[in-house]
Parts: sequence; structure tokens; C-alpha cells
Amino acid sequence: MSFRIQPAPVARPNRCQLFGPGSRPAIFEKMAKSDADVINLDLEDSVAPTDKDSARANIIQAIGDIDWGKKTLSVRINGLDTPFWYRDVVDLLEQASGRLDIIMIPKVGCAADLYAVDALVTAVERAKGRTKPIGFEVIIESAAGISHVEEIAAATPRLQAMSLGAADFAASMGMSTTGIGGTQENYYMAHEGAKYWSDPWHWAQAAIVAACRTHGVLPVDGPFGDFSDDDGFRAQALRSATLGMVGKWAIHPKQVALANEVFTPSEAAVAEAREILDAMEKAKANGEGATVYKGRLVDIASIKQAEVIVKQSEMIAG
Ligand SMILES: CC(C)(COP(=O)(O)OP(=O)(O)OC[C@H]1O[C@@H](n2cnc3c(N)ncnc32)[C@H](O)[C@@H]1OP(=O)(O)O)[C@@H](O)C(=O)NCCC(=O)NCCSC(=O)C[C@H](O)C(=O)O
Ligand SMILES: [Mg+2]
Repeated sequence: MSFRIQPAPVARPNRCQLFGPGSRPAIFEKMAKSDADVINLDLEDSVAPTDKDSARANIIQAIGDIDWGKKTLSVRINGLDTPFWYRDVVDLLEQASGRLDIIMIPKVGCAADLYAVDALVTAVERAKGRTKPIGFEVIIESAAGISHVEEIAAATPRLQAMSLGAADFAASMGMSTTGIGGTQENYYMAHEGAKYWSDPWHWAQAAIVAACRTHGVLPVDGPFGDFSDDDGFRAQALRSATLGMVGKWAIHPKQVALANEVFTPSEAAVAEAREILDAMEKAKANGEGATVYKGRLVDIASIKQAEVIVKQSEMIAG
């Protein structure tokens, strides 16, 4: 272990991030009443260029008018390659109420992208006397983003979360698919006449988790486009959770319960984690660093593994 202690990410639930277009204010109340931990009001790719100004105005009004409860409230701004992003930042921070928690920056390609947004946000916050600093979340969804993922994770203390955006990522990488996440028909190994599907998103997810865990950022899985495929969503979410991600986006309300189910540690998992902690307490009392639990080795590393599950469960319970 390095002498540098791995920093803890912000302690808030992030099991599901529910998205909705800023140009569709009729669904904002429904989003607020959902069971998602995070709400992402979108100014980017779900909003047509002609609707950017009205969507921005809708969102600014809704941030102040709607009761968002205890949810983390985030607005996805436009990318730094567009003429819209600076107006998104300035109008949001000059006009939206203090209820806004986070802005999500899409298509981040390098640490300097975050430096630029941080500089603008900091200037407007000071000018307007905003006392609650706005947090950032980013989407890794380009070849440049994944190539520079570690420097992006380290770029600013404002950064709370990082998501994989499978659709733009696939396009930027030149991947041969129009699917958004999930199993890809042509990504398989053949053996003795049978096909064995593999996971083309795995390596990018693992790179994101490592960068995030190094720098105390929440790693999040992004969208799963086929909202009629519950099994596919669940399988993708289970793989993400197994890799260390803390949550997943929902692009339709029916995906919220699926994400919450996967990213909430089950009672059985929490009970087993507590039993492992108890077993290790007893081992320590006997001067041992390792013992046997249900026929398998547990040791000091097992304490840390079990604590991940117990802490996640306690944090969600509030
Ligand atoms: C996908 C949708 C366009 C579907 O909308 P709709 O046709 O209205 O769906 P339903 O008729 O099945 O809706 C059932 C009820 O649920 C309400 N509803 C719909 N969507 C939402 C929502 N997002 N939040 C809350 N409530 C919602 C409907 O009003 C119906 O209510 P009722 O009539 O009372 O029963 C739509 O879901 C949608 O717009 N989703 C979000 C799209 C979005 O934001 N996309 C951006 C994120 S994904 C992305 O950008 C890709 C990423 O960057 C990458 O690169 O990977
Ligand atoms: Mg995208």
C-alpha cells in the first residue's frame, strides 16, 4: 500500500441517476417524486439546439419551484465543443436557486476541460456570493476521455462522480454498434461450435473505477438504452456493481427500481459481511490475522471488503 491513503468519496447515495430532457418540464415533478437518488435535468443531447434557451429557462425555474426532497440535483450542461456551455454555466449560477447541487460536464477529454469550467464557476460563485460550492460530475464518453481518465479524476476537488457514457463512447471509439450499453451481438468468443459473449464495456468501466477510487470520486455506470429489456439492464448493473461502481443511470422511470435493487446491498450480503467482521474480531482476540468462515479463508483484507458492504448499507439507510 502506498503511504498515501485512498481518499473516501462524498458520502451520499448514488444508486440511480434519473435523466429527463430540460425541454420536457411536464415530467420534472414525476422525476422529483421518483425513488432516484440523483436527478439529472438535461441541457445536452436530449435537447434540440433550437430548444436550448427555453430548456435552460425551464430548468432554472424548476430548481427553485419544485420540492426535490433529499435528492442530489444535477444539471447536465452542454459540451465544451459547443457554443452553449458557457451560457449554461453563467445562467445556472447567476439565476438558479441554491438548491442546485451539481453540474454534469459531458464529453470531458482532459483535465484542462475541468480547469476551464472550474474557473468560470468559481468566478460566478464569487460575483454572486453563492455560499454553497457547486459540485461537478463528468461523463467519460470519448477516446480522449478514457485515455486521460486518471488526470480527469484528479482535476478538481469539485469532482464528485464520473460516469461512463456508452453511446458517445462507442461512437468516439468507432465501435461497430448502435446499442447503448449491454450485450453486443458480435462481441463473442467461439469455442467448439458455441458462442460465449464477452463484455466490451468492461475495460473502460474498470479504468474508470480505478481512476475514481484513486482520487475519491464516485464511479457510476451510464445509460442502458433498451428500456424494455429489464434482464439486460439488471445484468449490466450487476456487472458494474461487481466491478466497484456505485450506481447507474435511468433513462426511463421503470429503470429506477432496477438500479436501486442492484446497488442496495441485500440483507443477506450485509448479514454475511457483519459475520465476517465478527469472525475477524474473534481471530484478532486470539492473536490471529486469518481464520476460516463458512469453509473459506478470511483475513485482514476481508475486513476491508466486508466494511465496503456494511458502510454502503449504513450510508443508504442514512
Ligand atoms: C425515453 C423517453 C423519451 C420515453 O418517454 P415516454 O414516451 O413519455 O415514455 P412512457 O410513455 O413509457 O412514460 C411512462 C410515464 O413515465 C413518465 N416519464 C417518461 N420519462 C420520464 C422520465 N425521464 N422521468 C420521469 N418520468 C418520466 C411519462 O410522462 C409517463 O407518465 P404518465 O403519463 O403519468 O404515466 C423518456 O423517458 C425520456 O425522455 N428519457 C430521458 C432521455 C434523456 O434524458 N436522455 C439523456 C441521457 S442518455 C444520454 O445522453 C447518452 C449518454 O450521454 C451517452 O453518450 O451514453
Ligand atoms: Mg453522451
